[in-house]
Amino acid sequence: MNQSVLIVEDQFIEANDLRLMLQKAGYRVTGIARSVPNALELIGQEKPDVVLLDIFLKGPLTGIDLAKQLKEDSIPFIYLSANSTQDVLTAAKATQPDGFLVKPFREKDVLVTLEVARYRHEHSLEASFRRGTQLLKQLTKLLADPIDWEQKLLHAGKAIQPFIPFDFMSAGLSAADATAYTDQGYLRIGFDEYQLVGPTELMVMTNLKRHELAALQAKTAIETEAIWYSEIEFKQVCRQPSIQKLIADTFLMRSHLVLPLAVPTGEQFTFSFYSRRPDAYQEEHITLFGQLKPVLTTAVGNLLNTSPKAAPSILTSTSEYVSQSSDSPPIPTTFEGIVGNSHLLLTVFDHLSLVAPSDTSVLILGESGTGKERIAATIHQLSPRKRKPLIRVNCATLPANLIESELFGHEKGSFTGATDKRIGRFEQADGGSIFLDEIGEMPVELQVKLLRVLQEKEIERIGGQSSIKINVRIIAATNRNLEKEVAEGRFRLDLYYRLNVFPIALPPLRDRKEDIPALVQHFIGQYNQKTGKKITGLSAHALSSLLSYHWPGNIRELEHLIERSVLLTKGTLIEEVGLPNMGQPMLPKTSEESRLKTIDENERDHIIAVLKKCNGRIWGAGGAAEVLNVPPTTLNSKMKKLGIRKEYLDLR
Ligand SMILES: Nc1ncnc2c1ncn2[C@@H]1O[C@H](COP(=O)(O)OP(=O)(O)OP(=O)(O)O)[C@@H](O)[C@H]1O
Repeated sequence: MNQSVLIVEDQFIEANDLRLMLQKAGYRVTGIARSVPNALELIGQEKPDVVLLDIFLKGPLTGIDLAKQLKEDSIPFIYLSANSTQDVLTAAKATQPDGFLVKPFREKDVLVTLEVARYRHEHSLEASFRRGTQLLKQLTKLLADPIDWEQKLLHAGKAIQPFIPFDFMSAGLSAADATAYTDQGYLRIGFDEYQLVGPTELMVMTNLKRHELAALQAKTAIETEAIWYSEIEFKQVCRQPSIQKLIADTFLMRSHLVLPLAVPTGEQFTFSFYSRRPDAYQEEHITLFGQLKPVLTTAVGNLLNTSPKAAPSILTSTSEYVSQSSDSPPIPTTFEGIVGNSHLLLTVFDHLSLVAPSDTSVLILGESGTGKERIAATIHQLSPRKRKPLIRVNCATLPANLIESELFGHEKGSFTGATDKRIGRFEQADGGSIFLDEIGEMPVELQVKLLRVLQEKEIERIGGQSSIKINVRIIAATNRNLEKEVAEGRFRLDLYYRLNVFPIALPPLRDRKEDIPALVQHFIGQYNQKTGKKITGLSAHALSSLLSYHWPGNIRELEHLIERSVLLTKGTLIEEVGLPNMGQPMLPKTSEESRLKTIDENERDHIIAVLKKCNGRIWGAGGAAEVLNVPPTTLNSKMKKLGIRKEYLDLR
């Protein structure tokens, strides 16, 4: 059957052009709505397969208001927008559209976007269904096991974590006339490590007496329906004293999800989730909860008949309950070589453990030096493809004229210089994964070919007569803002949506400074081993300067700094760290400082000086590479190695 589309657009001519375009391509247009009420009426008459949605419409309501309803009804939608302000775009993005079309649009873009939206929607429905059944199996097994109920709740929480992320979970009976606070809480303190926060622990942590906690409990509204609060709404909730406010203030929680269960005894048992992220919860969590309700209801009914036993205050992992599919390696409780425990990194670990065992394409986003390559390697290692190759391609350093043959290969004689047949990187990665680093640098002409590989899972060698089927998982990474690249015409929208099926955003180091001490220890250990030194740590003064620095080069910059410091340190403690003085006037160096400069530091300073002279330009005539007499690609890698970023070169 033809796909049906509802057009929500108040400009008559544009709406009509769209209708003709869609009908010509074989779509069925269920109607044209000019306002939100008009659209809701048409949806009431016939639910369309997809909605094309303008942001500004007739009347006070906007497309963004309608989007919330469409999300609840699980109808995919694509925004049609003229150039909007950043605020509007941010609000639109928060509704998680299935596509974006920027006016004026070409017919081809409209059709491809519709096709991509359908694909994404089907995959996300399928994915959420898979998530539900997988979790259901785990919960059924673990809730039936003969362990005490605090452990059961803990294991249930651990199994739920990848699907419903939380930094604090509490669970317990809720009664309007409760005379005490009795919930069991679990504070996440590591990837697979939780601290039990029952009423007694909460009293100690908050300095409240039992009766004060009970008084707060009495003031806490009891939710009888599942509900989620993003940061702004949660702040409203926290205006009044309540247990939620106490937990939010004590553990710095910013969003909240409440999932109540009516248990067979006639009582209500509530699971409460809290996150330090402002936007951790959405409607899909409530949908997932709907799938889990029957098993949870029975299990909680049984739990309530079991007498509670004392639980240890720190409960660490036994990951036996978190079983994966038989082919994929079990998800570890720590991720080798990835150091850190901040809640932002724990979220990354959750995403990793969720996506690694599948074949889904992953897009890793993050500033330079945040660990994108390391995460890509981990995804491959944790996938059933781990015995096959992981092939890395850096799209920024391959010369534009070679990149196609590098990726797809060529036949002998297919172009001047093609003296032999060449197997491309995609073919080399067959059965394994390909890591397309710096995908934002891929030339636009090649992007369409990559899209074809993603869609049709086949490649064509240059000069080849036929297509070759390949089975490769794509992991891409970029430090660019791909949406901006799309808006400026440098990155194809259709490819962006295909790659962006499962984005993993790596936080910059300045947002997770609590990880710095562990990273420092890790790098000291690493460089002690390389140099045979026995450095034990940093002075308090050095650590405090690391904590107040803003880390433009992220973990790579920290790693290089520790490497240099280990080399320069004579004793067992690093007393001083030589941090660049960003944005401050350069003071003349003392003779002591110049004496201490390493070769790397000298090289770094020299490159920075040349880059400044060339106004940050690397390539072409008069560019830094020409002045330094090295190929631009070599300069790029040197800059990366030395932690030099063009954006931070104060070029004024
Ligand atoms: N969490 C971590 N723990 C320990 N080392 C890390 C971590 N993340 C990154 N590193 C190290 O930091 C360095 C930079 O990481 P990586 O090359 O993966 O960054 P990247 O984001 O891919 O950088 P670019 O965008 O410049 O290619 C590497 O030496 C890597 O091993």
